[in-house]
Amino acid sequence: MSEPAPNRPELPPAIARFLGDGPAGRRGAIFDLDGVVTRTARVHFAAWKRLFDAFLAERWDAAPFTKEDYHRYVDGLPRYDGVATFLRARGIYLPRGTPSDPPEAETICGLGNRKNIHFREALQRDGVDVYRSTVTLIERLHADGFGTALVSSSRNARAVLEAAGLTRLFDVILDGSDAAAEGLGGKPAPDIFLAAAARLGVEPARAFVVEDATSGVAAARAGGFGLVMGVDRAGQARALREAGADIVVPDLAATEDMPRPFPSNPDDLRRLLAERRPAVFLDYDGTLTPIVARPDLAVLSDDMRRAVQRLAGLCPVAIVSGRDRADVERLVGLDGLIYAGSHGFDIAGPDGLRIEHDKGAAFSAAVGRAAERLTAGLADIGGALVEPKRFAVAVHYRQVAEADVRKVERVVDDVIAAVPELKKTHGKKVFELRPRFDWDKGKAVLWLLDALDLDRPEVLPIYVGDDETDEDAFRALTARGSGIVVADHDRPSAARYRLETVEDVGHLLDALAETLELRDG
Ligand SMILES: O=P(O)(O)OC[C@H]1O[C@H](O[C@H]2O[C@H](CO)[C@@H](O)[C@H](O)[C@H]2O)[C@H](O)[C@@H](O)[C@@H]1O
Repeated sequence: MSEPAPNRPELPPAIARFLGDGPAGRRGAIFDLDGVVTRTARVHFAAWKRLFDAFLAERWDAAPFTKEDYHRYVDGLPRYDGVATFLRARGIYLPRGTPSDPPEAETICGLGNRKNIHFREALQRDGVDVYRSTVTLIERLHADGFGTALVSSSRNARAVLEAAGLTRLFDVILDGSDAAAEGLGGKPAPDIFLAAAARLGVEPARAFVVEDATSGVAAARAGGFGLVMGVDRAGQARALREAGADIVVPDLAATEDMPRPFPSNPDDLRRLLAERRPAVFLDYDGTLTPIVARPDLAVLSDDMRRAVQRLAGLCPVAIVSGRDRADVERLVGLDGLIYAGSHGFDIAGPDGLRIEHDKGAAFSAAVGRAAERLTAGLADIGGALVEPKRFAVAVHYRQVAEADVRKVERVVDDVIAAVPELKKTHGKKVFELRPRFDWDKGKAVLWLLDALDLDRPEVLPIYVGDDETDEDAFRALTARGSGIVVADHDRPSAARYRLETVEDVGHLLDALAETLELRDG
């Protein structure tokens, strides 16, 4: 019997896609150090703050150095450039001096050397923390034979790697001292990344770069690398994207990326649909209507109804909701659409399309029992709302006082314990008790693609949704379609794209319709 294969950590989707695309051959993986591999960003910040706060207070009586200053003026730059850039931003100009200046010297280099003493002291005192997820990823890439490089503007990079025991993981290491010795321009110039790719023996287009600083992202972009990945450790996803990151992730362990804005300008849409027809799947609450205080208040606007109707005349459109099918059908009020209610347990559409999951009925008694128990158990908790549905029960706590939400959840947990046929899931201020059975919006969408003969290369499935249950659909379509999450802030999701508001969804539907109308003449 052969040995079981060791558990290989999964690759973040963007990296898996990049490595999977294009011809086989040597690929390169280039990592920045501080903030990507090691948690030294905060050690650096502390050292900079100690330096600048003392300097500014002594001589200039200026406001202290902040995290924002760090990210804006210092992070990712070679040390002396960091000193100069920050001081210039405060209107302070010092002579450059030379790297051999003593730490007391009032020169750019003197201050930089003083910061380095603070940094080394902290390193010795506190040691180095690593980002386990990054190290696991590099270990896997290294073991799989990818060329791995570490690129850092810091002259301390080797000391940091040694302290963390990571030197062995990199085929190439290029740090601030190498850059100075070889006359390479500092980030945002691409020089140091290009030098690393050359040493790995790979074309920049066949290598990916992981960076957490905007200057580093800009450098990799300028170098023409095949994939530039920003790691957002400091709430600066937008800035990283603007600097040129193809994708921004919260962490390299994340199996989900931060979706990028949906490219809804006409040219982008034309390109997206150049050789394909869309099949559009739309969630209801939070996607077609804004989230409101109670489910009965979530009424579809006339504009949105018109947009859905127009699109449905041009391509297949399905509404996929957690609500009962009859409920969502009544709310949307349009013929000619496909309606999938109860998270896909109950589907109906034109031309006699019909599936009520055969396992669903077996759970109706359990759902009824749970609804009764919940209604009784929650009667005394102000604002709690039980919404019984055919294949699930929703317990809304949007109007429950913060202090009572735990009580609501306890009642839900007790009911789940008493009715084990059901499982608890979570949505926007709602607990749902759903059949303990492996069926969800993702499986329903795949079923629909098959049933409608849409599982074909010339069809582009587009799914738009906002909530936890929509993530199943995003995941189901990862390889063959476009997931679009509706969220007003950056958040990890299995969707590839993000739209900020329900209004944007309406614009998207109109833009899709317009593109199809123009194309089809
Ligand atoms: O899949 P969906 O169509 O998005 O349905 C998900 C749940 O939506 C509804 O609840 C949510 O919307 C309400 C109205 O805006 C809001 O008050 C509530 O807090 C949200 O959770 C619906 O009532 C549920 O049955 C659906 O499962």
